[in-house]
Amino acid sequence: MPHLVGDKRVDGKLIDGKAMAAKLREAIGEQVAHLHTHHQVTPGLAVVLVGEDPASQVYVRNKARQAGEVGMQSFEHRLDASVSEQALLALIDQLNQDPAVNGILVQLPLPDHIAETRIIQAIAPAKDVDGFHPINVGQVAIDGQGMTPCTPLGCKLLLEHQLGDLSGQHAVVLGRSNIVGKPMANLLLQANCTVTVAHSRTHDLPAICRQADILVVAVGRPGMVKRDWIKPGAVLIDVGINRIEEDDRTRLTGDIDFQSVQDLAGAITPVPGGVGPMTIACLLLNTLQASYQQLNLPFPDDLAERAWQPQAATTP
Ligand SMILES: Nc1nc(=O)c2c([nH]1)NC[C@@H]1CN(c3ccc(C(=O)N[C@@H](CCC(=O)O)C(=O)O)cc3)C=[N+]21
Ligand SMILES: [Mg+2]
Repeated sequence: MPHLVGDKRVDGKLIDGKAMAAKLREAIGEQVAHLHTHHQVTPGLAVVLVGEDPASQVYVRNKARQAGEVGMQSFEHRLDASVSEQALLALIDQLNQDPAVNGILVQLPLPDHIAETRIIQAIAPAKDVDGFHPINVGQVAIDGQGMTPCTPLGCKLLLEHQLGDLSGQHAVVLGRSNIVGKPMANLLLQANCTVTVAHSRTHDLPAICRQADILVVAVGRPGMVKRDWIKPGAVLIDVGINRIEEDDRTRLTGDIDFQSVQDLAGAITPVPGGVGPMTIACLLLNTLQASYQQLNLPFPDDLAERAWQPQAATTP
């Protein structure tokens, strides 16, 4: 039953990332059609996969399929795990120069003999739809204007949809990776939150998390966040996607102990069906934005917001 604790609603509302991602892809698809009709351009996304990791193969396939569904062209490059760093750099150089390619994503992690930082730095910043290049990391930190990493961007959009203005909220980010934790903290700071970044060396994690109006968890530890870590009414974003082998099948579970906390939360993302689908939708959003910017066209920044308004999004 929904009730109030102080002025906070405590009703464990589910944040339906899957449905929101579908709406966002629909709005992206309209914008892709607009580019095609008025500028004779089809946005292109190149996805590079090195090696045979089964989970990575699933993600790469999903990315390519969803790019196709919104009318983008997708280019898949699968390389053997033994490929040399030099050969991978040569492919990236070719993609950088290819005018049909507006966005480039190199699936991480890469095999140990390849230096990830060197590969990321080789991607043209304007095509870096992951937002991992130092130029984009710096630009996001300075004014939020760089290409923004897909998972933190998806989390921010979910939070703003749930809460509206985030100003003054205490956001605790659990995890400090370059892919999620650090860029998430920067985005929340940009949105005028008070931000605490906590991690594996933090003293008394439960006490820190209990201060959070917004809690974003990205640590990769199934069920780590428990009921007594939660301030009643807090909005909980679970970035963890952990594969648990159970009764001969694989179950996906998050970093938050969903069952134990749900009724205490103001709202919470499920796993699966929360952050994951939004990550891929934001990859398509970044690819669209990269295409606009490469054409020197103004990008409609309120695309996501409009996608979730009751009436269908309209193409300008
Ligand atoms: N350069 C790079 N960029 C990435 O964005 C990137 C990467 N490397 N390496 C791997 C991680 C992982 N990742 C996910 C994307 C979508 C889901 C997703 O859609 N998850 C579904 C479930 C999918 C399933 O069934 O496995 C869900 O949560 O509902 C999950 C994980 C992007 N990654
Ligand atoms: Mg950590």
